[in-house]
Amino acid sequence: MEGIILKGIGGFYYVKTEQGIIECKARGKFRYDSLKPMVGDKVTIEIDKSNKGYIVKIHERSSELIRPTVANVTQAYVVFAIKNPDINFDLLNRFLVLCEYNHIHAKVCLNKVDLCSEEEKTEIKEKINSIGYDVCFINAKKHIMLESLKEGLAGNVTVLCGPSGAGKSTLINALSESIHMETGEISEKIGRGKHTTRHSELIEINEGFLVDTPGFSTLTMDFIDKDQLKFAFPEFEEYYDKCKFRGCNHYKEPNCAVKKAVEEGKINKSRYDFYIRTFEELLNGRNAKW
Ligand SMILES: Nc1nc2c(ncn2[C@@H]2O[C@H](COP(=O)(O)OP(=O)(O)OP(=O)(O)O)[C@@H](O)[C@H]2O)c(=O)[nH]1
Ligand SMILES: [Zn+2]
Repeated sequence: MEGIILKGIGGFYYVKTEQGIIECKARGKFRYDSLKPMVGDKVTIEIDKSNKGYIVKIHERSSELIRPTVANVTQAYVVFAIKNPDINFDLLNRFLVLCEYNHIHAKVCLNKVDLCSEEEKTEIKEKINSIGYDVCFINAKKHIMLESLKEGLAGNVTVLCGPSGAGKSTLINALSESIHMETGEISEKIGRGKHTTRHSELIEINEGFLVDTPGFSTLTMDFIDKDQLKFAFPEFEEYYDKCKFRGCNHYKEPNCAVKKAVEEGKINKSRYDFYIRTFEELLNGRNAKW
């Protein structure tokens, strides 16, 4: 039987299958392959004669997040407050690059719309759309404007990420409360102490899964290979094969199609500047060789 791991506690994994949620142990052989089941894993399970479930196969992962440890995340809602704290575009770019690097599709969710004007909203939306990302506005605190977010959960495993104070916990609570209310359960999230260490879980909402803890708590990009960085900027993609040099990093190389596109205003200049700043940081880092 096939299923997806929703949570793991003390060596037991809770696998959602077509026959409901089944408590499973992992077969010992995974340890030899140094493979450990992760929340989000798609697995094959078997039920033995005494009705105990075992995970016998872990299917190949499309992505692996380390913090929180979740496999097969398909998209991230990158949550930023428009105000309080003010949106910081460098930080937003960092989150977007980390999502791309992890092969996770990102959508930008701008929270605290109650604190800003229509003009501010339009200006920020245009700026973010111009780099190729969808934007939605929400008010997590009042639980309003969450419809398009909820619709986007269908068919995905979604993680929320964003800086401190953006409203991620408020949003996770709002989203999970809405299902608890729909199902008549009492939300266990509300009473949860802030400092309790716990493992992440997938919450099933609207035919999709939401990771119940925010992702990417560290934003360091040191581990990114400088020659790979460019692939984390989707707006460069259509120019890849138009640069003179194969493997062009769009830096100091001559006849670079990306630099030309920046000059022509086809690529957002501040995004390109961010790319170059990050590229130079990686270039000057310990391991970088040019
Ligand atoms: N005005 C306004 N405030 C909000 C909204 N959503 C959340 N807040 C407030 O913003 C503050 C931060 O919200 P949190 O949900 O704790 O933010 P977080 O992203 O989880 O922050 P960390 O836990 O530090 O990572 C809280 O005081 C919330 O009440 C909103 O839509 N409008
Ligand atoms: Zn180039």
